[in-house]
Amino acid sequence: MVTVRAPATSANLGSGFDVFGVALDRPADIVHVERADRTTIEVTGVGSQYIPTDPDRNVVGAVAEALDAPAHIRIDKGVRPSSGLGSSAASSAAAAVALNELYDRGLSREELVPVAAEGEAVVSGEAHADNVAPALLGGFTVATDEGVTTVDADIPLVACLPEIAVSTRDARRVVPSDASIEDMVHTVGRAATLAVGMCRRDPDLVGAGMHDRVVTPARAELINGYHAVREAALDAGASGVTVSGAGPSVLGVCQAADRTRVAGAMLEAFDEADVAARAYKTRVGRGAEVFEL
Ligand SMILES: Nc1ncnc2c1ncn2[C@@H]1O[C@H](COP(=O)(O)OP(=O)(O)OP(=O)(O)O)[C@@H](O)[C@H]1O
Ligand SMILES: N[C@@H](CCO)C(=O)O
Repeated sequence: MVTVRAPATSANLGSGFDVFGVALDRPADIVHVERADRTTIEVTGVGSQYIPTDPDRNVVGAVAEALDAPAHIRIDKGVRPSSGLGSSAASSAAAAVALNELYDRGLSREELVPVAAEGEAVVSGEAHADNVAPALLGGFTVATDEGVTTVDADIPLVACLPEIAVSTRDARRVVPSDASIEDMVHTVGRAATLAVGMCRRDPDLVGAGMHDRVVTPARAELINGYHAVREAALDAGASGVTVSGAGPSVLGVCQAADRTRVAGAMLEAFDEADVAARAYKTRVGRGAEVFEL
């Protein structure tokens, strides 16, 4: 048996739609795999009642198929599905690493990115790699058609998860199909600022680079309380706030000493909007880890 822990992730970071991602140091999924003649799946943990065990509908089924690695796969969910915290990617990445070990396929973490992205195609219709890349490699990742670039960033974060479900498939439908040249210039500037901030480990620069005028405003409408939560986090000291992944989680970046205050302000603002929520005080973390062979 092989057991792998793969972390939650936050994709987009505002200005880096479908490109930027970070691994969070918590929460995480744990996946156990054992060789079998055909793939079977068992799911326990947070939100497991909403996750199919049919290999054609669970992301890990697509990963097993892509690696030609049938197995009994047991998923212990720590990342709530439809959270915007890369729940499906955590399972896909953990399964990819575990099955690669179990069947001695010899693929590198970079080579496993397109394999794990096959899982994302099952749930959102597109094999975007911005969540699976950090879940596999850790740190801050830039996923493009040319491959993945990683930065071993160390940035404090608060991820606030409201009790609202937003599916990635639905959130992709509201993304505008075009953008003005002014919006493009704005986005490039912010994305470049964010990338420099990650390299310099500077939360202020990262926060300044998280702003986006195209995708985030459309998706904010799917999250009851988003605008108040954003304002509250900024007032409490966050340097940037945006929708995490496809939402509904809201991601804030701040100095480590401000995390508790920022988390409290976000929770209070969701509460005032009558939305129950929980906050993870976290930071950019490591990628998937094999912890039992
Ligand atoms: N192993 C799995 N883990 C989580 N969700 C799964 C899994 N397999 C299939 N799903 C389905 O995928 C959907 C959740 O994926 P979705 O991409 O919408 O959310 P997310 O991964 O939390 O979000 P995001 O990618 O925006 O961070 C749910 O419909 C769920 O049933
Ligand atoms: N980049 C993806 C991440 C969510 O899976 C999106 O925002 O739709």
